[in-house]
Amino acid sequence: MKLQVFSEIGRLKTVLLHRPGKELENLTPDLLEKLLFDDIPYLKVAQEEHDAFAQTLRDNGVEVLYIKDLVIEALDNHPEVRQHFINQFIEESNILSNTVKNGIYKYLIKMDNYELVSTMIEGIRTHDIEVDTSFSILDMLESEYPFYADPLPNLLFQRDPFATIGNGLAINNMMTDARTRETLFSEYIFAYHPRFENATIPCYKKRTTRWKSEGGDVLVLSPSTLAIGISKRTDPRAIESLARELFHKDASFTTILAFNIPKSRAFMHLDTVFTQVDHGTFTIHPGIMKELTIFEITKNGKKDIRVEKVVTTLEHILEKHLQRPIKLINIGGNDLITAGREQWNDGANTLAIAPGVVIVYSRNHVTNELLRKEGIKVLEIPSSELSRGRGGPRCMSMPLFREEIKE
Ligand SMILES: NC(=[NH2+])NCCC[C@H](N)C(=O)O
Repeated sequence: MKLQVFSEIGRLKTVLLHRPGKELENLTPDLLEKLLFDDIPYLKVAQEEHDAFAQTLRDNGVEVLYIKDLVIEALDNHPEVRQHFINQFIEESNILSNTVKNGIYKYLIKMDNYELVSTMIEGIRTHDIEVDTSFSILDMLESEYPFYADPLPNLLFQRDPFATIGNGLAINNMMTDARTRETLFSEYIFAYHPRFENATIPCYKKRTTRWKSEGGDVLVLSPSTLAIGISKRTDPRAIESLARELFHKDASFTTILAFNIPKSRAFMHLDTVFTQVDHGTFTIHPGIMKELTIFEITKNGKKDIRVEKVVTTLEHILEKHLQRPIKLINIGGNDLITAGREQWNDGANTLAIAPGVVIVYSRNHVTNELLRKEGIKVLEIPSSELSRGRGGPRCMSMPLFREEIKE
């Protein structure tokens, strides 16, 4: 299949998710900060909530794909890449001891593809493998930590490892050690899954590209314009390098608006404070407005880019590029305490599945009511456990195909 995402709101046809699994049960209090979670979700309920999310999507005509299934099918389709895949995973798991690396290789190579991919996601506990570590201090130290390979609990947030942009793809070099291995899965599905391998999908960024970036910062505003957050997770140089690639490989895109947002845990990506819900209508966290600065990156001649600091308001710059009146809906209304609370639980992180139709977390009742008052159709999903990982419906999903917007 080809990829097609030229907007944030065009009717969603195919989306990529990850149903949370046992990796969440490998979270412990000591590891929460490192693994980017704020609490340990109750897995059974998290799965029920996630299934409700997937069902809401299906009920609205969206095809739901799961990254785990796709990786398994890609390996089934190309058994010759399996060995390399396992070695890459081990190399990137920050294991210093060669004895341990060899032990893990022997352990993984025996598994079938389902077991293999599940184990990679769930993590490898030190006790899972018999490794004789009595030969060196390094080997012994390695087994003091509870995992040889950390679990990947953030795979739940499929928005971040890569971004679908137009008919192409930008795979990220992710900011934290906790997440860098996730993009191996993205790379392998596009290279080896029967759905994609012959689709010649243009790739604007590889997982090895030098500068760090994450997909939660990328919003496709129109067939010509992207908004990208300069955030805790995305370096401005990554945005400039993407601009150079994109402007010259995809004739449609000519502008990137780089939104410089505060660098904090609560606002880790642009989509935690700003998402599009309808033609010209956006949610925004009022708490970022004071500090927000925007840079306009445009195509300059055949090879280069031009960068300018924007001196007008957010509304004006969006109006200029979207060619329509803009409405910004403050999440939590005008009350900063409500806004702070609902932003923390991803009240601004809406997933539009068609113009004016969004999926949101039920817990953000003030913002959800405000959206309804603005005429938006609001589909609520339960969120007691899923929200503990600090990501909402947009963070948990990667659109692969949206219908073009006809006006
Ligand atoms: N697109 C997003 N806002 N993703 C949220 C990701 C949350 C995840 N726990 C992390 O810190 O990476």
